[in-house]
Amino acid sequence: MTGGSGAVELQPPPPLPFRLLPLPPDGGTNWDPASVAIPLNVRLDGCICPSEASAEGARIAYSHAVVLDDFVDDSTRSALLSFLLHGGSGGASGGGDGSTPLMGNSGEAGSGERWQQQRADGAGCQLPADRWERRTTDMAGAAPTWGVKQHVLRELAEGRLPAMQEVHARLCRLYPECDISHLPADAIQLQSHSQAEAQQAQQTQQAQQAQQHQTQMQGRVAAEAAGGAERPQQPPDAQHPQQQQQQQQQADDDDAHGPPAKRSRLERGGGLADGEAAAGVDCACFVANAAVAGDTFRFHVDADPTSFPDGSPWHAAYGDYFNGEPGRPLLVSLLLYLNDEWRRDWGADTLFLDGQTDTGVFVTPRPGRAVLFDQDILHRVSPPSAAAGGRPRFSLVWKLALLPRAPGQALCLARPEWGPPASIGSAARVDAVKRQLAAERRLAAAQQLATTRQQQQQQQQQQQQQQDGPEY
Ligand SMILES: O=C(O)CCC(=O)C(=O)O
Ligand SMILES: [Fe+2]
Repeated sequence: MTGGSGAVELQPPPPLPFRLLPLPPDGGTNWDPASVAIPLNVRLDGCICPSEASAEGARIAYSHAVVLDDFVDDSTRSALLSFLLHGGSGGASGGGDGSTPLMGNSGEAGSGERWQQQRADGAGCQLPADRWERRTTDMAGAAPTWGVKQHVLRELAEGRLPAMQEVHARLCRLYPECDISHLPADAIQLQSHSQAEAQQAQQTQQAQQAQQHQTQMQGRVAAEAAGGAERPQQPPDAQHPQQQQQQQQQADDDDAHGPPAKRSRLERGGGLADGEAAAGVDCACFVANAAVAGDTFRFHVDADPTSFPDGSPWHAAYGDYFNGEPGRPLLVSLLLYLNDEWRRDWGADTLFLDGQTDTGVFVTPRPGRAVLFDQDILHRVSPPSAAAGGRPRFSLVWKLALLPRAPGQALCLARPEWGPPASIGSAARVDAVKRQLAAERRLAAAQQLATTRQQQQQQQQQQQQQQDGPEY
């Protein structure tokens, strides 16, 4: 159970090469987090899990999913889509509305009608071949679907796009109590001997950087307390040099030396049915999808810290822990729907599943809508319906780590100002057990009180009898 009073004070783990989200040059955004509408705020996957932060050695864990409407404005959304389709800054090139003349055997420009001309199996859907490939899968053996190429992902990760920086700034506004970094994918991989040696050699440097960072943080917290200062921008090249090199190498392998292995969305198949086993670790900190009618998608989790390899730097720093452990990075995904129009009957909802009860929730794409969810939650895209007429449903997913600033600091996607999240499936079941236990505790306490009072009364009576002396 979650220990309210007796939490154990933990030392911060050794630093990893976290790369904070690049922010706009002026450091901020005018966006007001209070302007966001929250049509869904739920928790699933309720369980009791081990916890070092709790005096009892265990806590109740949930996975959260939150929908934020109007999280991004239309120019940011269309700039992101335009970048995925055409490159550039995503701002001025236009046509980033999901109905640009990129597809179609007819080569006709025009309205969304041209999507109707595509075959419904996705294979006839032509996204720009220099940026998109049909090679993304939810797990080994699953049919490939559209995803952006490695060099596009790399550009995204560089964080120079103003639209990306705006999204980052909004996210930081939403969660001011923590730092937010890209998921350090390399740290989650098993390392070769030479990589491990190089990693070790850079530990000192990282420790120094972490120290600097902490000093900056303290300064910033003090400055914010004094006058609402913004976060300083993290320069894009603040990335770990080894990581840059590895990414470059990976890109070279991808772009110049033949096709890479299929890119999988799956990192761990926790709670999956038979035949839906995990398929290894996906190292991308972004995924961009274009789901088309006829695609198949499988339930997967984006990442789960209970399953990172024993020999990985992440495991060395944090060990096995359940996502949401106080004082540990909280792994979350940010999903943005990018189409300029998406009708309900076009399908392509995102589905979230409580694996213990086979119940869940769905989220219909809407322009400007974002979904934030804990990465260990089972979810999948559902394919667009035939009514979508071959239109691709675009989404961009950030794999993130929310970093606590203090030992034992608990982080949660569901903000207190949004009210308590609704519990679904096993989360509701755990809540019921919690209520039952609380009721039993209250009853036991009441009984104890009654017994104590009774004993006191008896004592008083005895004392009174002794004072009064024997009755003759
Ligand atoms: O686009 C969606 O609805 C979800 C995509 C997803 O799960 C992923 O890319 O990992
Ligand atoms: Fe996913």
